[in-house]
Amino acid sequence: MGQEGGGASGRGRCVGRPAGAPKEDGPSGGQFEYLRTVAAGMADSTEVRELVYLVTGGCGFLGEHVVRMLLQREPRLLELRVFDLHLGAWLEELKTGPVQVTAIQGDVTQAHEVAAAVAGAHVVIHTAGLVDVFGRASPETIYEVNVQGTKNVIEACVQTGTRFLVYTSSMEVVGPNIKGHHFYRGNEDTPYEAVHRHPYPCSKAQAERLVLEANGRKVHGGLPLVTCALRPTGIYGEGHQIMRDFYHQGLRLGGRLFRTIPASVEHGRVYVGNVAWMHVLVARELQQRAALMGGQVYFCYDQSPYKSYEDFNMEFLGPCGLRLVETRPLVPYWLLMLLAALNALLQWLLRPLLLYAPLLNPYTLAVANTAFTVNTDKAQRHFGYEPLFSWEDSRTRTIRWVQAMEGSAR
Ligand SMILES: NC(=O)c1ccc[n+]([C@@H]2O[C@H](COP(=O)([O-])OP(=O)(O)OC[C@H]3O[C@@H](n4cnc5c(N)ncnc54)[C@H](O)[C@@H]3O)[C@@H](O)[C@H]2O)c1
Ligand SMILES: CC(C)CCC[C@@H](C)[C@H]1CC[C@H]2[C@@H]3[C@H](O)C=C4C[C@@H](O)CC[C@]4(C)[C@H]3CC[C@]12C
Repeated sequence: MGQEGGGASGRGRCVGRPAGAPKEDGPSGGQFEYLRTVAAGMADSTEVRELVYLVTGGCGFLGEHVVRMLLQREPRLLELRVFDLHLGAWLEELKTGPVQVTAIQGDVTQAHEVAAAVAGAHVVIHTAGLVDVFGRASPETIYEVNVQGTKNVIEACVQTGTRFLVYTSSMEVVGPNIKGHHFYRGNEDTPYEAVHRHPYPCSKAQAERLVLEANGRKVHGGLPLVTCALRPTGIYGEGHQIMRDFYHQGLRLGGRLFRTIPASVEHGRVYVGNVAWMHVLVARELQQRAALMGGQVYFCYDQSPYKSYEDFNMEFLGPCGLRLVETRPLVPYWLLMLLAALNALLQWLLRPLLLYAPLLNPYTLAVANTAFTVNTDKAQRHFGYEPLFSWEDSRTRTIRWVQAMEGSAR
């Protein structure tokens, strides 16, 4: 497929900042069909424990699932290093198993801390990031963590001889773009004008490009670095903070949520367990099929249905006692835009006094109101990925988690 206009293959750009990424044409030609069956997920249990993995951001929403999934489904794991700015108390319970779990409190913006954590690791899964589309952090801080932090991880791999690096990118490196173009069930090669202005997608796009460009660099010892990037759409599941926020908002509003986005605007969503599973699988298979997978990007996908952001949330919040009022948006779109602009103005005016960071701002409105869904099988073709959790499982697990939250509406 063509790569015109930047394309979902990653040749996006930020306004005023260059970006880019290779297309699906690795040394093996990109036509390779994956033949070995890995669908069951578990590698041979007789395998020797010899590998050291490092997960940056291992205590975040996704990171915790990656850590737990590695412990369950990577039998070659000897040591798992969990690196995060804020360590979770739950790590303690993992320390009694057969794998040595090493908790490292550290900051990805500090090159020496990253190098110390990376030294001796076979594989790095770099999922740490500052996920902020609400204006909580300054653009400088977002770049520092997401771009400089990623540079530090790459340099640490090169200096210490770590050969395999998996980067958690985002659908947002592609879109929705600043023009509000819809991306309707596209794949990694679908042409799309990936132009951004907001610091979060710009920083993710720059970081992704750095990771992909680092593929093939010689690491300490002379062997080549092998990298790839995973691009989740909107992740949901146990631990999802924004779902928690919507749930509590619904409770405050007497068990109701009000539709703001037309039901026809599809938004891509993927279950956290499947995203974690993709990380585990990609990290494992990258070691076997470097020529095919090195320098590649993969959207994260599963069988979650195509729905609007709000209708999708209701799949979980509905069974927990909330209802979505109105079949059409209650507030006209022009008024929402006005409110979003007002919120942005208030944020700016109040900044010296307090942090005002509501969910609605011009950027979040544009993302929610622009269709962005993926339909691809690239991960299946390249490394045999099949979702570990069906849609029914993903839904049930997420509902149980919402129900377990204090003050359930049931
Ligand atoms: N949540 C989503 O819908 C989504 C979608 C696509 C991609 N992503 C990407 O997935 C990754 C994880 O996102 P998440 O939703 O789990 O976010 P999260 O905020 O829950 O997790 C990020 C983790 O990174 C850690 N971190 C932040 N700054 C750090 C620093 N300077 N040094 C070390 N650790 C630091 C945080 O403490 C946190 O534990 C991010 O890279 C994000 O861009 C998330
Ligand atoms: C009209 C508003 C009130 C609706 C508010 C919803 C808004 C907060 C949601 C809608 C879409 C969400 C983003 C989307 O799922 C994908 C990602 C990519 C990921 O890398 C980081 C999170 C992010 C930006 C979601 C943030 C919350 C958004 C904007």
